[in-house]
Amino acid sequence: MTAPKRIVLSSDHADIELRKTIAAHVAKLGYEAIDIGPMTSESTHYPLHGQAAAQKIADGEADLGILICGTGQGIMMSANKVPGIRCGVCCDTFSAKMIRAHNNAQILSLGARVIGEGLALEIVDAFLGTEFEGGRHATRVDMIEG
Ligand SMILES: O=C(CO)[C@H](O)[C@H](O)[C@H](O)COP(=O)(O)O
Repeated sequence: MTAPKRIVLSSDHADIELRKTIAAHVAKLGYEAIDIGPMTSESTHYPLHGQAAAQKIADGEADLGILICGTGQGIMMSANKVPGIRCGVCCDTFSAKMIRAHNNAQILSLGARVIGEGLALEIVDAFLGTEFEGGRHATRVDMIEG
């Protein structure tokens, strides 16, 4: 399997600058960053952005995604409403590796009001640098969808 190349990014108003920093970071790593905004910090509604990004993956327009809201939680819940999407909030690099290796999550969600930029970038690297292990984990991931 070739490595995923297209990363869709979105957020709410909690921290669009962190999203732009991560978009530039993944582009530097050789991924295609698909930043679907929002482009201003005006107050908005995280479900709109979580679901829009998740839909890009469901539609085959992106391979992986990175979402940001204040805690990472609301936008994660919204993304997970899109059938077939698995999104997890991570505040540490171990979890970021595991949601790829064991859960085959397509989307990483970050809490901009919980972690700083340095840790956020390390978590992104851990997520993007890990492949799904398959095997017994594939059986369990299939059971999520029912
Ligand atoms: O964390 C969030 C949802 O889980 C959002 O990003 C918001 O930060 C949170 O809901 C607070 O909203 P506010 O309008 O910025 O006060």
